[in-house]
Amino acid sequence: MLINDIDPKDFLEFVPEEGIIKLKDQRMLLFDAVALGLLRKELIDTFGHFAARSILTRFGYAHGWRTAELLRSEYPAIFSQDEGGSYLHMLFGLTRTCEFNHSDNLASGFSMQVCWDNSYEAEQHHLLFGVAEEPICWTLTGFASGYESCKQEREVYFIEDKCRGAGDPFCRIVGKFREDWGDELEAHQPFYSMESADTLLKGLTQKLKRTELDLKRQQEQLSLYNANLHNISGLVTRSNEMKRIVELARRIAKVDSSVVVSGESGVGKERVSRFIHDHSSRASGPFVAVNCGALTETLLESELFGHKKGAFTGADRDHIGLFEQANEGTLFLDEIGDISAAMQVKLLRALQEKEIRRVGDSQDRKVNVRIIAATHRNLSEEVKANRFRADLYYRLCVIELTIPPLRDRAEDILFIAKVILEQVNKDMNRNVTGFSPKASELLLSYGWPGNVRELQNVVERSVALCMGQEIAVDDFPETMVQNPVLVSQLSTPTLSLEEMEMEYILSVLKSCGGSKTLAMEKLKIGKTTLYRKLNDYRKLSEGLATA
Ligand SMILES: Nc1ncnc2c1ncn2[C@@H]1O[C@H](COP(=O)(O)OP(=O)(O)OP(=O)(O)O)[C@@H](O)[C@H]1O
Repeated sequence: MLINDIDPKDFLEFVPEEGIIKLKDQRMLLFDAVALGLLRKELIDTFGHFAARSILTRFGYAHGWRTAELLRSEYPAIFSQDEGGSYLHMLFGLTRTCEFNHSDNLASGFSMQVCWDNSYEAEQHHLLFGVAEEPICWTLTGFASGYESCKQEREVYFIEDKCRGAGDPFCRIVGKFREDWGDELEAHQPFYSMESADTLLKGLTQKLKRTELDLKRQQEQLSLYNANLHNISGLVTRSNEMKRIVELARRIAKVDSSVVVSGESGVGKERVSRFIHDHSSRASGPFVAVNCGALTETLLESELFGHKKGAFTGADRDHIGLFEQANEGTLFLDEIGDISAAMQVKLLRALQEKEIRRVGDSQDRKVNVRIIAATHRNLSEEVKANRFRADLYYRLCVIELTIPPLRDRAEDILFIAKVILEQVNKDMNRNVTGFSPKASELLLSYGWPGNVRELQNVVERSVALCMGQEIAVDDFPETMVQNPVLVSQLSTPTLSLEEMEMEYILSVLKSCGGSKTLAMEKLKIGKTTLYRKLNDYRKLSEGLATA
């Protein structure tokens, strides 16, 4: 059967009593050409030329593709003929094909040239906008590309090079395989793949974030070279221990493995984890943190994996869990050592399968998330005591980072305190210049069980209470002064002899109410020795004043 022998009435079935027109099983619609022209105008006026062209091109592409699929299954005889698509164009009243050329041989490759003399699009565009500057049969060209791509089972693109809408006597499209087009296609292809406004915006935001991060890194590098400052992405440090951790974190950021960050509460585990995220290839993705220890098992499950509407009483809408929210980014699981045995199994499954299932759902969803877990516990001890699953431990603990407590980083104490002070000064609009020598001594001798978080609170409170230029011991919380948890009470036996001596001297001085004469007597050392040793401490605070 040849195309020309076909009676169009055999194709379309009008069923007005049901309110439908059918082409086999596909529902078709009859549209007024002017209404479609007005839709085009709305699209151009609302979204601009580029977006409108993309929408109409892809609309045409989908129409062409579906038409080809229908022909393939229902009318294979027509489908096999070159002019099948053109015939459908005419049948649908979209345009009339006045010339058709097709070559499909090895020498010239696949190429198709079709001319139209009655394009509804050219007519409408002309009516609503006047003569266009370039070809504008976007839907029809998209249709041809979709139809031929489906038929050839390869990407075929048509480009319109003459158009009645642009003042030419007829419209002409030329079609080739993508790889045969060369550079010419570059200007046209984006209209076939333009992302939705949402995706476009998301992409732009990510690019912007990446640029910001690059800039931040460059600034960090510059500040390290220029001023020897030790504030990297908000991680203030001067001690060698922490500088080593930061270097390690930088290297960890380059790989995508799971990490366990351990250390006492308030020591900076989350801060370091964020640093890893910010310096990783996921930096432009989200960093999502959750404190696993603060939630009940049921709540944690629904927080992590999400839930379906109606999954339990009170679940009145679908809830996207943190795994999904952290997609393409990092999920920070704080206090991982506190999760229940049942939760450990569920988490292990999510990590192994890289997919999650919302509570009450039957569908698994793929997630691409890097896990950084933190704990104040010794996880390997927890494994030995059978409180933490060994398989989950090994899955999480590909890399382990242990952050030392603040009392073991004496060099950091005054330095961080000074940086916090500057910040608090700004926040409270104050101009407190520093810490008195006695206050500095106490900051150094205190054991900081709450680590940096406690130091932050103490400095903030002291600035609020401080009456003079400098923070004095009296500005510190009473418990810290009356009942100090001394470094010597908290330190591990791995302290060096020098550090032990330093702590001892400071604690004796403290017990003598700051009197150096009494301390000299108690310590049985001379004035020069005591002053020299205390000087070693002071160097830090003096260094801070010039930092
Ligand atoms: N090196 C540092 N420089 C600047 N601020 C820091 C540093 N370390 C920690 N902080 C600050 O101290 C506070 C506590 O840090 P963080 O929350 O990272 O500790 P954590 O170990 O995760 O605590 P927790 O175990 O209680 O969750 C935060 O406000 C953080 O910004």
